[in-house]
Formats: sequence, C-alpha cells, structure tokens
Amino acid sequence: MTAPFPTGTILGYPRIGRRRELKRAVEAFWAGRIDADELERTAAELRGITRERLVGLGLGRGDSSIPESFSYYDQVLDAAVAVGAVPTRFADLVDADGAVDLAGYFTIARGEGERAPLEMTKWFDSNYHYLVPEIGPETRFRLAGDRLVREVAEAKAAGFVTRPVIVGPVTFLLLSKASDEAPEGFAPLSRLEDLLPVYRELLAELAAAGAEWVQLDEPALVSESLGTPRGEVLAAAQTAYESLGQGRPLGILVAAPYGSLDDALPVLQAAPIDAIALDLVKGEVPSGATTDKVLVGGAIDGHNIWRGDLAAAFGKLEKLREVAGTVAVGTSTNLFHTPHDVADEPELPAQLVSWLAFADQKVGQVATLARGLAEGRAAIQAELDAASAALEDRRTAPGVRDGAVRGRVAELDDAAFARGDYAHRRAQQDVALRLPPLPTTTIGSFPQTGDIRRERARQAKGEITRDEYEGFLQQEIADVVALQERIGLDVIVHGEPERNDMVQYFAENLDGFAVTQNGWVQSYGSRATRPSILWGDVSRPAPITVRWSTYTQGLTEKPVKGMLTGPVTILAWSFVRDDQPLADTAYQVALALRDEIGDLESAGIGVIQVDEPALRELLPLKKRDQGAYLDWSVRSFRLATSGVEDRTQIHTHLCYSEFGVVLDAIDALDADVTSIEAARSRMEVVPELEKSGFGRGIGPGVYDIHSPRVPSVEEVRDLIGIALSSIPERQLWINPDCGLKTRGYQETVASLENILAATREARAALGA
Ligand SMILES: CN1c2c(nc(N)[nH]c2=O)NC[C@@H]1CNc1ccc(C(=O)N[C@@H](CCC(=O)N[C@@H](CCC(=O)N[C@@H](CCC(=O)O)C(=O)O)C(=O)O)C(=O)O)cc1
Ligand SMILES: N[C@@H](CCS)C(=O)O
Ligand SMILES: [Zn+2]
Repeated sequence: MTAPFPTGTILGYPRIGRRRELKRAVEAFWAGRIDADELERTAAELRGITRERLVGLGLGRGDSSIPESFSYYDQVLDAAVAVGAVPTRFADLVDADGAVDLAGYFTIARGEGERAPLEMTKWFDSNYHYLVPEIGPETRFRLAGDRLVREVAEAKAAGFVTRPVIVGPVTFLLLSKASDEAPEGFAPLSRLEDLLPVYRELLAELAAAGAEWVQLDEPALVSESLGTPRGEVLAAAQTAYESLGQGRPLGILVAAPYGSLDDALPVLQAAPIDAIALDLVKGEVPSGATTDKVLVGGAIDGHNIWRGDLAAAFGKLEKLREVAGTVAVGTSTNLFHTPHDVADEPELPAQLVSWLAFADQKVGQVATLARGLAEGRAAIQAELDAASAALEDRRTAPGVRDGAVRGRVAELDDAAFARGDYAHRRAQQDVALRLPPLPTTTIGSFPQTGDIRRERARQAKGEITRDEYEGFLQQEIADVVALQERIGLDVIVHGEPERNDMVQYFAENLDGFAVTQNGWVQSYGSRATRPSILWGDVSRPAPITVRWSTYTQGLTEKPVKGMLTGPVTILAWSFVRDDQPLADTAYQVALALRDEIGDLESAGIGVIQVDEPALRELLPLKKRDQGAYLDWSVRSFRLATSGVEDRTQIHTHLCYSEFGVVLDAIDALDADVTSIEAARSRMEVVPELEKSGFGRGIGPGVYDIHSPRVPSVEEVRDLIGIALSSIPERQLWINPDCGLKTRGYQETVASLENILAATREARAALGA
C-alpha cells in the first residue's frame, strides 16, 4: 500500500544556504582549508536547518512533503555518480564498488591537469548549468552511490520522512552525450534497459532507509529541443515507468517541470506510477480523460520571485480536481531558481517586498493552498484577497508604467532595427581600425580577484570612499591595459573590474530594476548570482560605462572595445516582470542600451561589444513558441545596436550553450563580429557556421576558460587551423571562449601569451 501523498509540497529547495554557506565550505575544501569530514558536517547541518525551516513554513515532518534535494555541486552529476556512470578517464577515482569519494566527485566536475571535466551546459531554459554525463557501450551501470540513501536515513534519524529527489532515467540519458569510446551515432538512450535495474535497486534502498515516496525528475519529457525524436522519448518514458512501477517498493512521483507534458501525459497516466507533478505555470491544466493518479498541480511559480495571483493559482487546482481524484499543490519547478527569503532584504522598499515571494514565501503559499484544498476556499480567502490586493497595488504603483518609455517604444519604425549594408560597414571599419589579419581580442572581463571583490565590499560598507574605490579601479584598468599591450592583443578591453556581475551592474544603473543583498541563486557548482528584479518600465537615467571606456581609451593607441550586456541576457538573468510580454520589456532595455551605445560612439569608442550569452537559453522548449521568441530577441538586439555609424564595429558574444538551433538568429543579429564558445568542443560549431553561410567576422574561442588548464601553443595553433579550414581568413578573429573573470592571473597570462604566439605563427603561415 502506497502512503498517501501530502496535499502540499515543493519540488526542491535552494541548497546553497541563506548566506552561501555551502559555497564557502566547498571552496574551503578545494583549497585544502577543511577536510571531507568537515565539509560533510557543514552540509548535514545545512540539510538539517532546511528541514526544520520547511516544517516551520508549513510542510509536514512525517508526510513526505519535504523533498530531499541537496547537492554538493549538481543534481545531474549526482545521478551519474549514483549509477556508476563515470567516464573512463576518471577510472582511477572509482573504487571496487564503482563509488567515488567527495574529492573524486569534484574532480569529475572541475577537471584536473590534462583531464577535462564533464562538459557544462544550460539546464532547460534557466541560468543553471548541469554537467553532461558521458555514456557509451562501455559504461557499467551499477548502484554505486549511496548519498541519497544516507540523506533519507539522516532525515529519518532526525524524525523526518522526506521524499528523495533524483533525475529520472529518461531525462538522465537524454541529457547525456556519447562517450569518447562510443561508436559514431551512438545514442545514450539506447542504454535505458541497462540503467533501469539500477534505478530499481536504488528505489528499494530508499524505501529500506524509510522513504515512502520518491520523486523522479523528468523535465526532458516537456522539451522539444533535445534533438531526440519525440516518438523515441515517449517510448522511453513508457518503458522506464512500466518497468520501475512494477512491484514498486514506495510511491513514485514523476515530476515534469518547465512546461506541459502534452503527449507524454497519457503515457505517464497509463504507467504504474502513483503521482505526476505538472507545471501549471508554463503549461495548462490538462483537459479530457480523468486519472486515478495523484496530480500535483505546480501552480506556484518556482522560477520567479513574484507573489503572483494566488486566487488564480487556487482556481487552477480546482480545475485540476475535475480530472483527478486526488489533487495536491506544488511548485512548478524546484525552488532552487529562487533566493531563500525576502526577509533577508531589509533594504528593498516595503512596497516592492509586498509584491515578492522568494523560496520561503513560496513554501508559505503552497501551505496556504494546501489548506484551501483540504478545507475549502473560504478557509484561505483572507490570504487570497491579500495577494490580490498586492497585485492591484503593483499594477498601479508609480514607475511600473512610464509614459515616456512607452511612447518611445510605440514610435519605433523599421529603420530603428536596421544598419547599413555590411560590405560598406566593413570597408569603413577597416580604415578606421587598421587591424592585422586574424585580429586578437578578449571577451571583456579579466580576473575578478579577491582584491577587487574586497575593495567593492569595503566601499559598500563605507570603509573606503567612492573616490578611493574608483581610484583603485582606474589602477586596475591601467594594469590590465598594460598587460594586454605587453602580450600584443589588438583590440583592448578594460577588464570589467567595476562590475559585480555583467547583469546586476547594469540593473544597478537603470531605472525599473531593484537589486538584492542576499538574493543568491546557484548558477553552477559553487558559483551564484543575484538576479536583479525588473519590476518597472526601464530607462537609463545617465551614461553607465562611458567614463570607464573613455578612461581606458586614453591609456592606449589601440582600439578599446566598449562592453555592454545585451537586452535578452539582461532579461534572462534577472527576475522579469510577468505583467507584460517579454518582448515589450526587451525593447525598453534595448532602447536604454541604444542610448549608451550612442554615447560610447560619440565619446570616440569605435568598437562596442554587446554580449548575448543567454540568447539560446531563453529559446522556448516548445517548437510552437520558438519563432516568435527568435523574432523579438533578434529585434531587441538590433534595436540596441543599429543606431551607430557604419564605421563603428559592433561585436557580440555567445557562450554556455550549443548554438546549432539558433545559428540563423545569430546571423540575423547582424553584428560585425561574433565571438562564440568553441574550444571545449574543438570547434564543433565552425562547420555549421560555414554551412549557414555566415559572412561577417567570427571568433570561435581557442581557450576554454572554464578550466584552469593553460592551452599550449600547438593546441591553439591546431584550433586556429581547424577554424581556417571552414572560415575565410578575412573573417576570422582569435579570442578565448568567454570572459576571464573566474580565472586567476597566472593561467590567464600564460594562456593569452600562448594564444598570441599561435596567432603569430598562423599569420606567418598565411604569409600575412
Ligand atoms: C557568465 N555567466 C554569468 C551568468 N549569469 C550571470 N548573472 N552572470 C554571469 O556572469 N550565467 C552564465 C555564466 C556562468 N555563470 C556564472 C555565475 C556566477 C559567477 C560568479 O563568479 N559568481 C560569483 C559572485 C559574483 C558577484 O556577484 N560578486 C559580487 C559579490 C562578491 C562577494 O561574494 N563578496 C563577498 C565579500 C568580498 C570578500 O571579502 O571577498 C560577500 O558578499 O560575502 C562582487 O564582486 O561584488 C561567485 O562567487 O559565485 C560566474 C559565472
Ligand atoms: N563580457 C563578459 C561576457 C561573459 S559571457 C565577460 O567577459 O565576462
Ligand atoms: Zn561568455
């Protein structure tokens, strides 16, 4: 007999700690300042605090409503390690039972010496990055990790019955790539039948440790963008859950966040599982056939921070009751996309705070709606009314709608989105910039050293004055310029030392945004960001970057590249207002950037880069939504960048994604030069670019900045050679994959020197 499913739950909770305690402990472990036992103790303490907190917020101690969703680094890596899927290059880290210890786990995540880590890529349409498992015929699946089982037991010992969460087998394989050993055309999904017994064994162990329910996350079932034919995905889901459901030792919840299940819903309904979690924020309440399964209605948005329309959310659950015998309320996704607690933001205006719900407030909302489901709408009417009143207040608050901003957007005509003919631009830029063949540049940031972060923190605390801080930054820029000149780079950057983050910095300088003090959200591993809150109409009260760029240009004869973050990325990495289409907000941000670009040009900056690393990330998971997205995202970039003279060279930069499906959109951005991550995949994107007829400047990265490894001159020369076999010399730029902010100086300098040495060799070979 399956235990009853709780009436309210969340799909997961932030695991980094309210003050990023996990980051500090993990980085201390990496630096050798604490040992594995101490790291384990800190992590166990954090899990204990989380469980107690969730009970305090209204979840149950013994009813499986609390998810066991901790991870030291990444949940996909956790699944890989649990099922023994460790690539052969890490074989020495694996013990006789197939297990790796904590140090080994981090080595797989981060690489070591010549051993590359697992590749990192975007988790669905979010700014979270997961590690890509490598699967081949040689992968020996076995139950190799017992961490989740130990955490269930740890909870049990503390008086909790929690619900362990693990990436489901179908999603696990669909997110994997073929290992180095696999033959051409090998599909990891072909190993499903071999993987399922391991999951079955894991479920048995979780049940033995005291779990009554397990949550298998299957977001891949909602996505149409993973490249596997839909029929194969559905068949895999059927096989997996027919198999796992037979004689199951505990209740199985299959969670499908980030969109609607569409034709996968009947497959899951027919399978011998007990509950299905639906995303009712991105997806609709399903109509049609009724089901005997528990439907967990994800009516509370797990991917943003708005308090939202609680009455409408309850309405969705009431509608869900028309198709399911048992309905529970949940979050649409794991809450790890949101910061911990609005109460940690004393500096935010009270009115704005009243519109917000971070993870803890969302748990409270789930508890309220669960009470409504149990006791009827009248029991929660006061809470529903309070949320509706906050929503109405938000609708009419000053700044949410700014007539001047709206008027400007309304008056835009086609000319605002177009530059002159590229051939003419190129000719003018050649004269203005006088660059050598295979011009070299970097992507913008130089290492964000402890010193820089400390000085910024001291300035924020009032320990040093604004002038002292700015003097420090000027010195930092002067050093970075001198370094680039010494190494021989052609287009100089200022290194972005004034930026805490490439989005937050702009948010701090634009109207319509608020920023948080403690609103950290994990981006990957130990790295986090504080997404800004875009709550009102956006405009630029004053120039933002102009004085930094002009100061830098005053230090060198070489062209300095102005550096901005593009509209799509500013939206993607902020919490964006949900009361108007994203396109409308994007155009407002684009106009603010257009003003900044105009001012940079007027100040004599001849090269301006507008980063759009999140262009691929925001691509909707459903094909039916992609055309409209690509249209407004490309237009917003063009709106930002097309106000300049032909002689001004516009660059863009993309990274952290696979770009195949958006190559046409990248071309349509009409940037003069596009730098794109390519080193880690050994220039995989280059033949695709050639095929797509990309005709402007292109800089496929030759240095993988995710790793501390220094690429050798030969390695860079080989990559340049591969690039030149597809890209005409006239178009090719030489640059790293991305900014250098997460790197140290030693490896940065050595790598850039090697890049320049390889470029000089390549130029000589071309007779240039
Ligand atoms: C390029 N990427 C980015 C993404 N998203 C963004 N919003 N920004 C990005 O750059 N997504 C894709 C990629 C990869 N993702 C990341 C995400 C995060 C980092 C990163 O390095 N994060 C830093 C924190 C950066 C930051 O906000 N720094 C602030 C605050 C610094 C701080 O912690 N200060 C201390 C005090 C200082 C001291 O004494 O040392 C404190 O507050 O306690 C700043 O610089 O002012 C991280 O550490 O996680 C990289 C890529
Ligand atoms: N200009 C930014 C781009 C990161 S995607 C940087 O160099 O860090
Ligand atoms: Zn980048």
